[in-house]
Amino acid sequence: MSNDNRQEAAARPPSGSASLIPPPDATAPVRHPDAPAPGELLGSHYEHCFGCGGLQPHGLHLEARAREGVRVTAEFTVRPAHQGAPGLAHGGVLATALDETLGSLNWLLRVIAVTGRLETDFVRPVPVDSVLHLDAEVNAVAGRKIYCSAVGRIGSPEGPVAVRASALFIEVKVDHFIDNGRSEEIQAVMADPDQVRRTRAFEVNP
Ligand SMILES: CCCCCCCC(=O)SCCNC(=O)CCNC(=O)[C@H](O)C(C)(C)COP(=O)(O)OP(=O)(O)OC[C@H]1O[C@@H](n2cnc3c(N)ncnc32)[C@H](O)[C@@H]1OP(=O)(O)O
Repeated sequence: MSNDNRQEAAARPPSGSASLIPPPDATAPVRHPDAPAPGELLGSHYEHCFGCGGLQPHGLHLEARAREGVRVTAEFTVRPAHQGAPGLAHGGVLATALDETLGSLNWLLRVIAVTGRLETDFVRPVPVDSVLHLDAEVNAVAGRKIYCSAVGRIGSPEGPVAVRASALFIEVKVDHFIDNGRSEEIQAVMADPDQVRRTRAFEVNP
């Protein structure tokens, strides 16, 4: 793609499907009064999470920071383990970075939610060693449905747009994890004496 075409693609709004358009009765998202202050790091919700966990050697080690409103920013450094084509980030890994950043928004709402739908636009290739600067916000809420979007830029928060996503998260009860997760990991989390770590593993309001 030429530079001109890339700029045009970056300026285009994401081509979301109908199910990602909030219904007319959707409301603006409400930041929880106990949400971390703007500028504060959210920290990993679960040390084994592929997106943000410190115990995943090839994970993304994504660090998200609260911003004003229901918005977060995050940084992800593309490592050789994240390649698809030689020297370039794998598209699925980039989608994971978007998913993780979008998922961390729910911590500001203090709602437990999982990704129901994630649509991604890949606008330009992302080389290994690049830092992807992600910026995500909740756009609207309708019942259990949380509509959000994100953009990822290369090199700096003002850098060229590389990826964009629109997503629908669905609020769930903690039972979603307890009933469906492998019992080994669920039991290990439940046995953790650290109450904050135990609750954050499922992003439950401690
Ligand atoms: C702890 C935080 C971790 C963060 C990690 C990053 C985020 C993640 O990657 S989460 C992991 C990936 N996601 C998953 O595993 C989810 C798997 N899917 C499911 O468990 C279920 O399909 C689930 C919970 C999303 C929805 O099921 P259920 O609770 O029965 O709700 P359901 O009644 O089907 O749907 C509720 C509403 O959402 C809508 N909806 C559900 N899925 C979709 C979808 N894929 N697309 C569009 N709309 C959808 C339904 O149409 C329905 O709308 P309405 O209320 O208007 O009729």
